[in-house]
Amino acid sequence: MIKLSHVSKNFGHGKNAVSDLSFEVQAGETLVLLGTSGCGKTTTLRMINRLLIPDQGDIFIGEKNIREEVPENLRRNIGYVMQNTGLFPHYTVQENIGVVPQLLHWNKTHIRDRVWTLLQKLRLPPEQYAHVYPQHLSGGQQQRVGLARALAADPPILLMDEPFGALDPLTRISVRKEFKALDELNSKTIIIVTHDIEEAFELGNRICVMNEGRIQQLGNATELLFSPANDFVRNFLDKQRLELELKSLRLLDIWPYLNGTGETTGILLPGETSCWDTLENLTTSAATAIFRGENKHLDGNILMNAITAFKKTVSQHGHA
Ligand SMILES: Nc1ncnc2c1ncn2[C@@H]1O[C@H](COP(=O)(O)OP(=O)(O)OP(=O)(O)O)[C@@H](O)[C@H]1O
Repeated sequence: MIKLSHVSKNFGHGKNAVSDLSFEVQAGETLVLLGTSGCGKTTTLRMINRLLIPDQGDIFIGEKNIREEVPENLRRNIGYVMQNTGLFPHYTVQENIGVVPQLLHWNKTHIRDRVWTLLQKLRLPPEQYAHVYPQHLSGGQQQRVGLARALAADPPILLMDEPFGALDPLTRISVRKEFKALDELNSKTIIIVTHDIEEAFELGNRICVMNEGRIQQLGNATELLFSPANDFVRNFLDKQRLELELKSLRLLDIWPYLNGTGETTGILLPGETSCWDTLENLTTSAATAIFRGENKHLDGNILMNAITAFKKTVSQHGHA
């Protein structure tokens, strides 16, 4: 568990970079810090790693206040993925990934085994890539090596600063997909910094929207979309709103508003299916929603009407 309590940081030129930040990230949870450039995301991440010390407030990892922790011990439990990978150009891929295990005095065989395992998991065949230098890798491959390096000593906490920021949009989507499927991340506590809204919604269990060093809202996707705390959050999400809503709402969320008859036609879509995937299916086939033993026939109109009715109810009565 990571806990920030009333944390502020000022770099000595007027405004605070971060003001009165309080939040908790539960063990095994992925929290995304989302906001425009300069809103204090990186400063927050660097304070958790003690690369920066807050002027006010406290940060706890588990029960321990990190002010009382030796930075080297603290960082042993934290993997840090930097925006521009931060790979050492004069080290091979294997040497880059082995940096922390080396500091921890693992023996050579242990380091090599771990590096090779990670390269395999990240789809970089070790025979081909272990002895290559970073400049001979593509951006996506360098990013994977950066991730492997952060994961090398299997830290319980992972901090990631714009991990996919330097990648072109297509590579970004595919590296993100691989990242999500990585078994090494199961049960890790992760904080990801991004300015990419779609990325935040795809990766975060919860999202912390920041502006000018302050938290505007911290919540899950549906809370941010359907119960925005203020105009900033509403406006920030507006450009991608329809797509985000369709991706975050599941059939079971709008179940009471689906007016389809009980007949079963076409493919069966379970209640957990997102409205986005449902629409995609409906373009090629008839479909029936199934949830808790009940069937409802679906078409585009039934779906969109149900979403509209759901939104109307939430705007009148708040999010359940
Ligand atoms: N070492 C520093 N010295 C002085 N000012 C700094 C320093 N680091 C950050 N700042 C300032 O603090 C504010 C927050 O910066 P920060 O890098 O945390 O924002 P960010 O949300 O991560 O933005 P970006 O996505 O552009 O990195 C900015 O105004 C920035 O100029």
